[in-house]
Amino acid sequence: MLRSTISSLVPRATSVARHMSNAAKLTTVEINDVTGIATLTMNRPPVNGLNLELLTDLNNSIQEIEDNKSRGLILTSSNPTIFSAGLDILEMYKPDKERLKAFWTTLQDVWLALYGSAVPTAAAINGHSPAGGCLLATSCEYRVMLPKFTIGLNETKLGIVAPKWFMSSFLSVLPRRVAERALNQGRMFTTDEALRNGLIDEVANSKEEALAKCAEFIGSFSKVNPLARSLTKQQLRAAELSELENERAQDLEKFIFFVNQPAVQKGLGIYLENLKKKSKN
Ligand SMILES: CCCCCCCCCC/C=C/CC(=O)SCCNC(=O)CCNC(=O)[C@H](O)C(C)(C)COP(=O)(O)OP(=O)(O)OC[C@H]1O[C@@H](n2cnc3c(N)ncnc32)[C@H](O)[C@@H]1OP(=O)(O)O
Repeated sequence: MLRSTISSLVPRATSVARHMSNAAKLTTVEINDVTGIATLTMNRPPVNGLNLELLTDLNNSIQEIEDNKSRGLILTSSNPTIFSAGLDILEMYKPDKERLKAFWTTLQDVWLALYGSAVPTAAAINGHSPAGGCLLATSCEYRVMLPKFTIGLNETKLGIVAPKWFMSSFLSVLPRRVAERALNQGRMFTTDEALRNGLIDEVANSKEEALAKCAEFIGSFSKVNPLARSLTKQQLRAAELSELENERAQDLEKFIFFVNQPAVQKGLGIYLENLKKKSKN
């Protein structure tokens, strides 16, 4: 059934021990022989925290799927309870200057590639999806989520500010007043609330069902000319994409300045400490 399983073992050297997950690739791409749809799975235990390595692998996998001429892309997670915990806070806490730059630049690349992808995209959200996890999900065209998890942009709760392009993805899905209130509150939506508000499109009772519903969405374009479809999507998304493309350097500068503020560092430190305390109880 699987045309190919791309899951190479690429050794990686990094000088910062805390960022080393392991030497293996942190994403896999499986292409269904029959449908031609690619499933891109994030696999960085324990919580799919988006660090530089996972972002790099995501970026390469998206590129690979575009180059393969796959019929569509489904983004999901190998973790049974977490889609992605969002950005790995360790990348921003007491950061190494050069690595911080590479980290943010790669996150920009991933968003541009996923939000602007020429192929139809869907997210099978099989677990919690805060902040950066929500960014990935809302960059896709369709979302199917499993019950009793949470999704949202909770940045204000961490004392940080979601950049404009995070908001663009959110606003492409939610009505403006719902998005504005949720962003200001740092609101995390339960699966039911997400469905009621339109943040997700469907609920599924298992990962398999979620993947099937995503495939069904992608299949709904089978009678549409692929070039016409992708040019239509790209035109609709062009303004947000160009905004970041034209302001990448300033966006990076703002991020670095903001993250290095003592108050932000203090807040991130406390948030991390609380996360660790919680995980020990
Ligand atoms: C004009 C202004 C311009 C502004 C420009 C600047 C903009 C800066 C913006 C930066 C944007 C950031 C977006 C983000 O994504 S920030 C990250 C937000 N993520 C979260 O808040 C999620 C936190 N995690 C959780 O809520 C839970 O972990 C979970 C995902 C619900 C899972 O819960 P579970 O109980 O299963 O697991 P644990 O909590 O026990 O966690 C297991 C271990 O993983 C560590 N962990 C969890 N999340 C993160 C994370 N995001 N980063 C790093 N580490 C994380 C946790 O501490 C546990 O570690 P331990 O086992 O070592 O104790």
